[in-house]
This record gives sequence, C-alpha cells and structure tokens, in this order.
Amino acid sequence: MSASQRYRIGYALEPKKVKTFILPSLVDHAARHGVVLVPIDPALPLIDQAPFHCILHKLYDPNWIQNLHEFTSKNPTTVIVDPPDQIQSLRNRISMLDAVNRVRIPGEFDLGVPKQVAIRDSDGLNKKNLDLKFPAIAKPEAADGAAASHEMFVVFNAGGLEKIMKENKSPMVVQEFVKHGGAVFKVYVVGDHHVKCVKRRSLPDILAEDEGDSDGGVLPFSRISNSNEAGDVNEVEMPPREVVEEVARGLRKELKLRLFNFDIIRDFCKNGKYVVIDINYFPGYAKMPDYESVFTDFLLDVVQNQYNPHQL
Ligand SMILES: O=P(O)(O)O[C@@H]1[C@@H](OP(=O)(O)O)[C@H](OP(=O)(O)O)[C@H](O)[C@H](OP(=O)(O)O)[C@H]1OP(=O)(O)O
Ligand SMILES: Nc1ncnc2c1ncn2[C@@H]1O[C@H](COP(=O)(O)OP(=O)(O)O)[C@@H](O)[C@H]1O
Ligand SMILES: [Mg+2]
Ligand SMILES: [Mg+2]
Repeated sequence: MSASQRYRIGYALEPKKVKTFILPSLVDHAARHGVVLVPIDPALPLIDQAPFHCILHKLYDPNWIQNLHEFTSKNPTTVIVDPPDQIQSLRNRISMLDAVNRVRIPGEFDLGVPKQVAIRDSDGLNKKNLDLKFPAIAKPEAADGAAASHEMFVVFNAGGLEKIMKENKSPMVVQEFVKHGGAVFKVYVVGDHHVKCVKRRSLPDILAEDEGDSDGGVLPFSRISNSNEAGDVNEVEMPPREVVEEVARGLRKELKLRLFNFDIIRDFCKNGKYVVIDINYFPGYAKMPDYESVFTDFLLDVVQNQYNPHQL
C-alpha cells in the first residue's frame, strides 16, 4: 500500500470527549500519515456513513450498539475498537476488578485488588454480615461515565455506611481503604505496543482520627486524581517498568481490549503489594505524552494488520 493511502477512521464519541480527544494536533498528525479521522453521527445508519477501515467509539446507548451490530454483520472487515461486549465488563466496578484476579504474574511481585463487597440497597446492608475493616471507600457500582459514577465516600464506621445506603438509592461497592502514601499510578495502554505510566495525586492516607472531620462517619469526594499536574504529587517511588508492563500485558489479555487505563497503588501495610483499584475504557489519552504519534501509530497498526481482539 502506498504512503499516501488514506485510511478512514470513524469516531463515535460524546461531544465532550470529541473536545478533549480529537484535538487539531491529533487530526493533523494523523492526516500527515494517511489517517483521516471522520466524525460519526450515531443516530444515522453507519451504512450511510461508510466506508470505514476502523471505528473508534465510547458510547453506550442501545440504539448505537444496535447500529454498530447491524453494520459489522454486513462489513466484517471494518475493525471495531473495541467490541461492545468486551467493554461491558468495565462498566461495573466489581466485574472490572475480576480481570485482575485472573491475571497470572510470572514475576517476583504480588498483585491484587482491595477487599470489597457489593451492597445493592440498605436492606442488603442489614442482611450482610460485612467482613470489611474501616475506613473504607464506597463507590457507585456502575462505572457508566455519568458524573455520579465518580461520586465516592470515605466511610469510617457502620453508621456511615448505613447513612450512604439510605441517602443514595443506587448500588455501591465498598472497598477497604488501602494505605498507599497519597499517590496513584495511572497506566495508559494503547494497543499491543504502548504502555505509559504516570503519577497522580491520590487520597491521602486516612487515619482513624480523621473520623472527627467526617459528617456522621462519611466524607464525600470526587475525581481526586483527575488532574494533569504531577508537580505536587509526593515522593512515592514509581513502579518498575517490568511491573507496569507485566500487569498491562496480563490485563490486555484478560480484558481483550486495546484502549484502557488502570489505576494502581502500593499497599504499604502488605510489603508494597500492587493493588489495582480502577480500570477505565478509552480514558483521557490527550494527557499522555506524545499522544498524537502514539495514537496514529496504533491506528496504522490496526488497519494495516487488521488484528483481531480474540488473538490478543
Ligand atoms: O475526561 P478525562 O480526559 O479526564 O478522562 C477521564 C478519565 O481520566 P484519566 O485519563 O484516567 O485521568 C477517567 O479516569 P478515572 O475514572 O478518573 O480514573 C475516566 O476514564 C473518564 O471516563 P468515564 O467518566 O469513567 O467514562 C474519562 O472521561 P472521558 O474523557 O472519557 O469523558
Ligand atoms: N481501595 C482504595 N484505597 C485507597 N484509596 C482508594 C481506593 N479506591 C479508590 N481510592 C482513591 O479514590 C480515587 C478514585 O477512585 P477510583 O476507583 O479510581 O474512581 P474513579 O473511577 O472516579 O477514578 C483513587 O484515585 C484513589 O485516590
Ligand atoms: Mg480512577
Ligand atoms: Mg474510573
């Protein structure tokens, strides 16, 4: 294929995501390498907007999924990044971490997830014999991209948990708080070849004394690590490259996804064991260094090698 070959990559994203991800610097870089990024109107049949060598998407509306299914059944050579069925496991905070438990690490380090339990309502809470230590973090079970899915609570006691379950009608996941030194590592994965780890500010380590600052045993917080400023993050040491790559490789294989990031911390009470606390589909890649060239290389790899997620 000649260097001037134009590959058409359709993208179906929320307007907010288009603003933060489809930046002119990406569109220009991609175009210089023969990759044309084309906006998709998810409400119109894909067949009328084709052809596409590849479709990128982060939309969950059932009509869109149906549109995509109908298109792929007639156009099996268009690569879908990623298939909706595969993305589904990341839309729930229990199933997303199941993948971590399936990862087998040949190396010399421990990997796990926080001890956690799903509580569907306040009746469920009464029935459950909670075998969890406080402080804990309560998170909405649904990771559906809504602002509310990032609204969380530090919980200091059983009374606090009861208060949350009464006030919030939606199912929650309660995890033991892991003492990790106030820094979280975000590992961005793009296809088979690119893995980038960055350090972000996290919740500071919570002490039993902090209960005094809480409202009835509860402290709300949201999007604590969602900033690009690493400047004021403390001195916690970055995880070694081999660890980051090994976990990324394992998760890529288990999730059968090409675009995701995961949040990993170190449990200071368990010898620095690595603990994955969150996995996000198609995160904010524009914050990643050199995202324009990384993404363009990924798209070229996808369309030139037509690789199938089941072979990942
Ligand atoms: O908005 P951004 O660029 O900060 O990206 C968000 C991600 O931030 P990160 O790259 O991990 O720092 C963010 O990651 P966290 O959950 O904050 O760890 C999510 O991936 C979020 O998507 P959603 O709201 O869960 O669907 C991402 O939001 P969308 O851009 O997909 O709406
Ligand atoms: N089990 C935990 N122990 C300690 N801190 C946690 C734990 N779970 C989450 N956190 C803190 O809360 C932040 C948000 O939690 P996360 O599950 O990543 O939600 P979101 O999807 O909104 O990013 C994390 O970046 C980290 O600072
Ligand atoms: Mg997170
Ligand atoms: Mg998340």
